Amino acid sequence: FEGKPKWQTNKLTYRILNYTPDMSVAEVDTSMEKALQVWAKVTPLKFTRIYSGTADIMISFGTRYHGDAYPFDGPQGTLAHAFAPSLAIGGDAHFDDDEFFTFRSSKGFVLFLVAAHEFGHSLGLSHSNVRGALMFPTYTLMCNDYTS
Ligand SMILES: COc1ccc(S(=O)(=O)[C@H](CC(=O)O)C(F)F)cc1
Ligand SMILES: [Zn+2]
Ligand SMILES: [Zn+2]
Repeated sequence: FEGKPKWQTNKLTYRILNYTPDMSVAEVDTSMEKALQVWAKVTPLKFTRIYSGTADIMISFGTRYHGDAYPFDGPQGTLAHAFAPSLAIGGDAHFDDDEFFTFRSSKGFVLFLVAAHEFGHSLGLSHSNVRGALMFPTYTLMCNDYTS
């Protein structure tokens, strides 16, 4: 990813700080793992989950003001945001819990897809103008078959 901030190592850690009530803990864990595997398959990166301390990618669910300068906007609109690689908040991914996240049903937003997109940002990627691409800026126009 030329020119963009990049992680200095290939071994990244991630930590899931809290969970959305929309899905089971196992479904959230699986969604995040699969979303990270999408990137692990196309980069030399390895992701290791940790359960305490500060990870490179801190994953959390929140609504409205949730501790950073980018408050969420309630249902619809922004689904999540993530920060490009840098120290502290860099790499972190926040999910708007005013949205309904789902494991695989077409109702709500498939957490795996949103997470895979956000982790793309966490790795320093910006948007793609290729319709259907994972990094396409809107959820609806991104095709949903990234479970390959
Ligand atoms: C394909 O996955 C996503 C598309 C669009 C979004 S978003 O509508 O939350 C987007 C945030 C983003 O591009 O990560 C918007 F600017 F808020 C999140 C995930
Ligand atoms: Zn945030
Ligand atoms: Zn995006």
